[in-house]
Amino acid sequence: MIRRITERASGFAKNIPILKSSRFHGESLDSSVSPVLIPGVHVFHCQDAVGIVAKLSDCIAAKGGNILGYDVFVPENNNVFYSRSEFIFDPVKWPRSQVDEDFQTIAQRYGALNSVVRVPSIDPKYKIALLLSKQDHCLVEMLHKWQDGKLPVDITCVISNHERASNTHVMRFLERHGIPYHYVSTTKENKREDDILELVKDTDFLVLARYMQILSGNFLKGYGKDVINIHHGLLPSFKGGYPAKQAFDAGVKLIGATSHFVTEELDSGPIIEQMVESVSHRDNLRSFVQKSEDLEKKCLTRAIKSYCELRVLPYGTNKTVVF
Ligand SMILES: Nc1nc2c(c(=O)[nH]1)N[C@@H](CN(C=O)c1ccc(C(=O)N[C@@H](CCC(=O)O)C(=O)O)cc1)CN2
Repeated sequence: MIRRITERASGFAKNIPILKSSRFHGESLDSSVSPVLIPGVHVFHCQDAVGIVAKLSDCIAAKGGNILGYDVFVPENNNVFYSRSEFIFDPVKWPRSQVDEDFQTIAQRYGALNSVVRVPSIDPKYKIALLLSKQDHCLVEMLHKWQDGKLPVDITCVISNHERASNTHVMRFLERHGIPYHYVSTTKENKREDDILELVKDTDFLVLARYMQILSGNFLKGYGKDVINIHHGLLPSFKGGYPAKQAFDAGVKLIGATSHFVTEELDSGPIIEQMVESVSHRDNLRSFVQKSEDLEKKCLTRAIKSYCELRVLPYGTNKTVVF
């Protein structure tokens, strides 16, 4: 079950810069007159009905907001409605708390399963913790994207069941940015899940970046929010450990990486993002592994960005809608 994260979060709508001021044709260029318009995103998921789009767009227009993008999905033979809108609005005319209230009124009218608003320039960023084991190529990629401002998150800590020397690139980076590194040693008998839960209790979601410990159902229930994993294989093929070797031994011509929500069953949660690359008889296990690692880094950061931008919604029992 994918749990929706709370309204308080940020991310920013893809391709819409934070507008210093956006003027419509004919408006005065005097900044004391033109309102400062800021971007917002709203996602909605409810039982299908006639008039939902009209109600949602009226909600935005009635407060002077302007819709810049609108995605709708109504699957055939399945009486559900999904939408994601990107809009700009004047927070003086439409205060942030009122935005939530106005969309909540519509959500109540339609018994919505999801109705989440994000205003990236106002809302606090998502708080996330990153979990990894020995390999840190996914962590390094995420840290670099975060440093470049391409991952709209606050990294509260990094947790690993492997120790790292203080003079490594990763540890120096974390120290420079004030991100705590917690070494939580695990054994087959003791996965230290209570300690991890304590460390992550104030986060909005978790990212497993090559964390090689299977999380228990109790952990997932205890955490109660979304956990996103990256698997360096093209699920549902090659679940479990060493998927690149499994793929090599199987003689595949396509390898891939899969980012998915973590459920109690290993590598079986709803898929968020997949990336593939061709391989051939000229590849060996080493090139399979290298190509898989390159794919998984990109796949994970793309999945996290989509999630932060409210593009990922639960669909059915084990699928997602990704706008
Ligand atoms: N409940 C879940 N936990 C985890 C998932 C998941 O989908 N559901 N994904 C894994 C990541 N993973 C593949 O992507 C994976 C992790 C661990 C193993 C595995 O066989 N682990 C062994 C221990 C291996 C070791 O200690 O080096 C085990 O737990 O017995 C396979 C795949 C993260 N957790």
